[in-house]
Amino acid sequence: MSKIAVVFWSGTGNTEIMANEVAQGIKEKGSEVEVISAENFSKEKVGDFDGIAFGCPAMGEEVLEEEIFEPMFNACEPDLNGKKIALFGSYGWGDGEWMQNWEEKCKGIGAVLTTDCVTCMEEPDDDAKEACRKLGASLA
Ligand SMILES: Cc1cc2nc3c(=O)[nH]c(=O)nc-3n(C[C@H](O)[C@H](O)[C@H](O)COP(=O)(O)O)c2cc1C
Repeated sequence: MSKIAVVFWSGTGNTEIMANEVAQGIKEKGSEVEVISAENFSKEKVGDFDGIAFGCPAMGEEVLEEEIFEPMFNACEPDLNGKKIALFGSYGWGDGEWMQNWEEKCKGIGAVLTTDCVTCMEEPDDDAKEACRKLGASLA
């Protein structure tokens, strides 16, 4: 049975709702899942999982959250070469530039994206929740 992590940062809970839906999609496929907040994840844990869903909202000016999530993610990068990952996150008023840049970066480091990223404006609606469950299923 594969073991998947859902690693997320969320300031006001929207990306956290997405993370829980991603986890649901993984569970429904019969894989083991651990939902881990970004401050509790580190590069040493990457090898414990067969795949990782990373979630982070658009922050700053179209960037990842810079105090906790981005340093954690940057540290993990060398270990993500060849790793199955998928990306998700909520945004507010932008055009999704943060996610485009993040996806490009992940391709550049050799990560294997199992599906297109999932983004939603503010709180996820039913369609976005379903997309999150599918994203989870793609990793399971
Ligand atoms: C400090 C700050 C910076 C933000 N910067 C952006 C941004 O550059 N582009 C954007 O689309 N939304 C931006 N937002 C909106 C958040 O991405 C949006 O509210 C999102 O739903 C927050 O997700 P969360 O509830 O998981 O924290 C920003 C919000 C905050 C608080």
